[in-house]
Amino acid sequence: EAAGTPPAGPVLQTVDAANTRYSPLDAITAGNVGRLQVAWTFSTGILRGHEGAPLVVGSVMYVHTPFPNVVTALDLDHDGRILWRYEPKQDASVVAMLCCDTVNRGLAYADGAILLHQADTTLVSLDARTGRVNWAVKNGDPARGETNTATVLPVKDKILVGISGGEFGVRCHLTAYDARSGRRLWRAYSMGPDADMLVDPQTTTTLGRPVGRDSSLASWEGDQWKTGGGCTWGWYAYDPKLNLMYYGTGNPSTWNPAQRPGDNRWAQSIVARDPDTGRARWLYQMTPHDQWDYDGVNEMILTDQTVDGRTRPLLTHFDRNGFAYTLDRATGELLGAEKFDPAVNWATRIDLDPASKTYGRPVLDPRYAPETAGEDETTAGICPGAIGAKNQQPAAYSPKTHLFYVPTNHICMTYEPFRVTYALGVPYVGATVGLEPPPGETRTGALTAWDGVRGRSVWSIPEPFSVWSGVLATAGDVVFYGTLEGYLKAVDARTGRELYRFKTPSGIVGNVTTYTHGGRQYVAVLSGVGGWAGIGLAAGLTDPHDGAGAVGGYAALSSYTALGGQLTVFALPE
Ligand SMILES: O=C(O)c1cc(C(=O)O)c2c(n1)C(=O)C(=O)c1cc(C(=O)O)[nH]c1-2
Repeated sequence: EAAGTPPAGPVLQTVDAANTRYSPLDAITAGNVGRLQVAWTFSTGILRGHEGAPLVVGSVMYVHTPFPNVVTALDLDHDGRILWRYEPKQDASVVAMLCCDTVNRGLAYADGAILLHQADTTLVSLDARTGRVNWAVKNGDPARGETNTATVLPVKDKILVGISGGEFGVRCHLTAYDARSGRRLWRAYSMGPDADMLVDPQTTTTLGRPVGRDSSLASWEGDQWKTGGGCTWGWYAYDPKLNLMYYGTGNPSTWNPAQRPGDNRWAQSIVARDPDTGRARWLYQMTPHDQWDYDGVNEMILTDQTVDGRTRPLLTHFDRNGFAYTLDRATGELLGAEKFDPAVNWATRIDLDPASKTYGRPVLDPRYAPETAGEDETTAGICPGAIGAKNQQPAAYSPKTHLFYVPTNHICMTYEPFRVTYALGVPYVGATVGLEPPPGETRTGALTAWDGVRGRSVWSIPEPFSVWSGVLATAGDVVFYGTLEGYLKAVDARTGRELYRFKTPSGIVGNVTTYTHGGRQYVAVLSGVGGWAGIGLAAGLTDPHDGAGAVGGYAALSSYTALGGQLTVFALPE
């Protein structure tokens, strides 16, 4: 067993509960990162998409894998010797229920426990020292299409967890479990009656006004909300001062908009909740009546910045629909919404006039609304594609540069909605999608530095493929990210100039992380191509329309990389 002082608070995938993915470590700098070298490597023993990052707690590194979600504890004091390994017993039938590869976005640590949320929705608390199970609970039922890919958020004495299944008509929810016992404390659905949603008609607000009675029910036809989606598979944030936690909800089910008239609240929304009770403080729907599969689950980044001469508690969200939203996270007031990818065309703008009847809503371009053409008709040239102008891979924020570093997609689609019938545990998608670069272009990605207060891009690095890796910003003024071809790249936080690159054994869909051990700073990243963008390689698919269009959209990837499952750790020479 490796010793070490226990950390003061939880250790998270997003570095902090504000989701900044900013590390104060500064031994590796823009001046010396060019001399980075590979210090050591580790094979996870599993192929397919490796999302998330290893967690370092004291002198132990915890490495997770895609399904079957093996956890390995490595002793950094003894050259990475394996302290323990936890291998869950999961029914392999869950693999067919995962929409977008067998990914898992990693572990969390709190109060001596490692928290693993498995693909089959089993939430496990492991003793961090021994790997023994403290407790395990089931959050859902894979036979109903309920699965998990996300990490969890420990808040005080609770563990907050989400669920996937938007492609199976699951009515998704956020659930709080007691950190000590695993007992379920509260559950808040994304749609349905107020009581199920833990919404109060008077005190829960949207854009500064009470939501009113049954704000969700009124936005669905009949009982379609019962198979309504709104899954909660993204990253969660927590503000201890306001005692509010934040997350986004995914697409309404089915994708075919003709089958679900109405705004379909509160799918595609940002939600602020009191973690003690689960009660919703405010909600904001980005994409009412979704026609494009623009899940609203991307991370909420909490910063305090000066807007119009006043320091405000901000929430910044780079939505899949291509708009970067800035809200006051205390009140849910909408302060700005600007396109962060130049290709975005489904909406011309977001209505920011509080006096307007359509305040907060996107102004659609009917040419790129699949409903204009109707069922069984193809609409071409919609940007972004269903995969979004940014997907779940998290951005970073540096308080030194006041810039967000955003891993983006530059991609469009053809979309053909068709009628589907709901059946338990059977895909409920209802659209055929083709993904492709914007007209006349070949690249599908960029890393973009974004000034949130001014609502504009400062610089952008074009990438041949979507940047499907989480970004890390450090106090050394370095920004790290991975590419689908497999490069780990380091760039100057102020200029975007490339300072270092190294080609790892497989495409990177993991999130770059950094830690110190023995007084030395390390940078670590998982390789292993997969996720939605890499599903063709990961699952061996070849029909261009498979993987909801990703197989065709990313076909060229096979010329650059192959399946993998490896951790690469970098350091400066001693
Ligand atoms: O609605 C859902 O339940 C759901 C779940 C997931 C998931 O759990 O991975 C993804 C999506 N939707 C999705 O729309 C999507 O673009 C996506 C990308 C990925 C990935 O890991 O690359 N997962 C998911």
